[in-house]
Amino acid sequence: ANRFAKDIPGPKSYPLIGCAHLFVGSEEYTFKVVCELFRKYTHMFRLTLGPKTIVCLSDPELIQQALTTGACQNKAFFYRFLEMDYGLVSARYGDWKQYRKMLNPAFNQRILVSFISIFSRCSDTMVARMGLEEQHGRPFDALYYTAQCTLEMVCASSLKSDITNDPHANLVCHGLEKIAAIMSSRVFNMLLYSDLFFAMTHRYREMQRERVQVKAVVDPILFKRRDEIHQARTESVVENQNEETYRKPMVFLDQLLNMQRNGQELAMEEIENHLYTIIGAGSETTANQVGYIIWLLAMHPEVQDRVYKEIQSVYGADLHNISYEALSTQTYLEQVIKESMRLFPVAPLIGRETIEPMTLGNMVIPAGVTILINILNLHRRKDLWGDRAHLFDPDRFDPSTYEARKGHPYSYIPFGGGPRNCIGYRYGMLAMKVMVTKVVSAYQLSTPLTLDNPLRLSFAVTLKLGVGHLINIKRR
Ligand code: HEM
Repeated sequence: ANRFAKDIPGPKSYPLIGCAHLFVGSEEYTFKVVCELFRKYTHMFRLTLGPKTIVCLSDPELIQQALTTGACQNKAFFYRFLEMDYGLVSARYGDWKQYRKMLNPAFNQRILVSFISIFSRCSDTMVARMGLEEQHGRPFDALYYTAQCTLEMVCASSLKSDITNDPHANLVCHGLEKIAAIMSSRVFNMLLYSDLFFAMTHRYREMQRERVQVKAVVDPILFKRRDEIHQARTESVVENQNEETYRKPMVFLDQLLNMQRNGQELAMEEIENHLYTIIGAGSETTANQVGYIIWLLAMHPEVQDRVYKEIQSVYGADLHNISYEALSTQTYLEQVIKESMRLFPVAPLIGRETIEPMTLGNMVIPAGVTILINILNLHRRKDLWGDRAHLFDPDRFDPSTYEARKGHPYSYIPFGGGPRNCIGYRYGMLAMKVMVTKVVSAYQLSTPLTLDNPLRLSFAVTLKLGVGHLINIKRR
């Protein structure tokens, strides 16, 4: 079945192990090797890792074909390592279609706009917490603060639960990060593809420990809300049949608890999978992306000044009136966010699996083949982004010139593409805008780092920065 792969170029492959010998080393090292391969083969290349044949795509046209073709909408084998089989991110295509349709309403415009006050409140808390760092005067990792903030946002918006003062919230942040790192360490290590083998490692035991910590915080919220909904249902059966109540948009957890399939509620395991998927996908990504944005602003004072001036012109001295309309006028901030997502896309590697044979370029790819896309590499290609592709330049996204210069639509995909793109991208954009606005209006940012430093990037579901998102702050 893998004979097709002989026609695709790629690094030397040995019997049984394939190219596994290339990926022996730390997480940073393996990610570096992956990125170098993507740079070397500009179109498409093949990797074999033990039993797996992986077709890697660098070309935006091929990427578009893979992400938009129905035959390629299963997720790659490594999403299984997340152990969230029913969640949107990893679910099999057939199940996913049903879930996505049921969950889409929880991300509609009306609901998102209603979250802005939550984003605002959580960001204020983050800014206040950061204040302590100013007194210490040392550079600190902004991610520590953004992670706590986005977790609070997701809990407040999707679970209707305030965890601001929960002393265990930090354990959840740490737990989610650790679980993602351990899961990712299996992707290029074929010895850990077998669940049986993995279960014998210390990483597995560590992952289980972290899971227990996370569940200890989230499960009580879930069970409490489930009981409340059941209670409300028995008390107002008549009211529930009322058309108006039925149509009212519901937050994510309520949507889940009210979902029906063939007249039955979802199983508790499904609900838990969806919930943990949203918490993970919603908080880790946004936290890391904002970590990159404020670190890049700290590195580029002239850009930071422009963002600050825009904030002043939109809000004056009163940052309490953050609204959807006001956020929409912060167009320079939007350029900054887009450029940060180009240079440091927090979901750098995504994968699919062919469900049936499909044509990719001039090849026919059989069913069951893994497709790997490296968004980080795509976003930094000189042929797509110019010779200065490695530099931070928000003017690239200036709306007055962008349309004219815009290249292939799939040369920029920070939120993925096709039917399985990010369900939370508008949520994420709004949350990021509010967070950055609050931080920049309170503090002047600087950093001891430059983009020329060895940044030690690695893949842990999200794109990790080994040196940390180090910043110094000074109150304005
Ligand atoms: C900066 C913020 C974010 C970035 C860069 C981002 C990026 C992505 C990307 C690239 C994918 C596609 C993954 C794939 O193809 O395998 C994705 C999927 C997803 N994201 Fe996001 N995301 C962000 C924020 C969020 C937020 C805030 C939520 C929820 C509140 C969310 C929930 C999801 C879910 C559920 C999926 C799976 C969708 C599906 O398969 O139907 N994301 N995200």
